[in-house]
Amino acid sequence: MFARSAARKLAARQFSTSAARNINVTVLGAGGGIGQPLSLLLKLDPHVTKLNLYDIRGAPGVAADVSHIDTASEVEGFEADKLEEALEGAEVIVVPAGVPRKPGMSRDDLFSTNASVIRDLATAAAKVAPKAHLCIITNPVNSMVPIASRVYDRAGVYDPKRIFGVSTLDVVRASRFLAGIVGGDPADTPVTVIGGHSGETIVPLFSQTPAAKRITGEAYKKLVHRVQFGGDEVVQAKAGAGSATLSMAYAGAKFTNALLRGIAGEKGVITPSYVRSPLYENEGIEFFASNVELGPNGAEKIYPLGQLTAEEEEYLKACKDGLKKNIQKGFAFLD
Ligand SMILES: NC(=O)C1=CN([C@@H]2O[C@H](COP(=O)(O)OP(=O)(O)OC[C@H]3O[C@@H](n4cnc5c(N)ncnc54)[C@H](O)[C@@H]3O)[C@@H](O)[C@H]2O)C=CC1
Ligand SMILES: O=C([O-])CC(=O)C(=O)O
Repeated sequence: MFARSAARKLAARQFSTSAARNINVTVLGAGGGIGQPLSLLLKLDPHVTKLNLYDIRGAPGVAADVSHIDTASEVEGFEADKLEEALEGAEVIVVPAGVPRKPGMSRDDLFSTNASVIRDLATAAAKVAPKAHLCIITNPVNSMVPIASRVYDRAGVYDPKRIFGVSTLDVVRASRFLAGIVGGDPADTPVTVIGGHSGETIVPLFSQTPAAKRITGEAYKKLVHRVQFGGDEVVQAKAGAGSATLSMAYAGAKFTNALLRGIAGEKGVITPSYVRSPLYENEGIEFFASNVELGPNGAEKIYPLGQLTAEEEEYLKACKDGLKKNIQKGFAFLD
């Protein structure tokens, strides 16, 4: 039996529970491979008061199922034609709606389908819950965040601090893969991952994690490559049945928990996220992932990268070239 105490213990391991505050969260795409386990994990988050689950198919069933879990939050499912109702009162909106990759596809190959999904969902969110924090999981994240940002801008409600691309899976992978080499608990080897969320736009800064300093040469290159292309491992292993869902649900719940703690007033909640950023704005790169401090107003502080090695500078150069194109493509979609 998955008793309340067990749920609490699980929640305590996965989610910090300090400074609890009542917060309504809406998941858009809750019926999917990520959406279902993400909804489960959000049901375990003690910060969530009301969990609204929306999808163009299947959300009421997922909601009925998740609603039986014995944690305090209320859960409600919404049919395809009830998007605006699902968004009412939301303070945080998490979006895993859209198609995933199959083997042989890049994340950018998802653009034509997912761009209109994000445009339409962002349009509704900007109308109904303009002050909510919007967390975008949908790929290609590098282009979807610019699209949503421009939709909010055109609706006159854009607050750059409140729109996030969820790049947490890269952080989770970097830490897990590193611990796999050096041993120990991944929690003791956190890694800052910057840039964006696809291929060479993903740049793990292993030089800033003391345990990683002894990994050099080919081993270092292999480790960076594994973080940059970790998504491909899952796509290939699933052989046509989609991409990462369970690890992404975990990463999405982890990021959402960090945001909820920040909103609730906890100090010092810092994690990488892909946000509107001043760091490389003068090079035409308006969005960039680096460490951000989360607070009641969202991304309240954006940290610079700190010192990089010559190798990391090279990775950053390739990252910026790719990111710039992805951002321009996002904006061009709405022109
Ligand atoms: N940011 C990241 O690190 C990661 C992002 N992803 C991305 O997340 C997205 C979802 O992946 P999966 O859950 O595996 O796909 P999936 O196909 O299993 O689920 C997607 C869900 O979105 C729903 N949907 C489609 N259009 C919608 C709309 N207009 N409104 C509401 N719901 C809508 C579908 O009905 C489906 O239930 C993909 O784009 C994938 O590439 C996946 C893994 C990691
Ligand atoms: O690889 C994909 O398409 C899904 C994803 O973003 C990831 O697993 O990092």
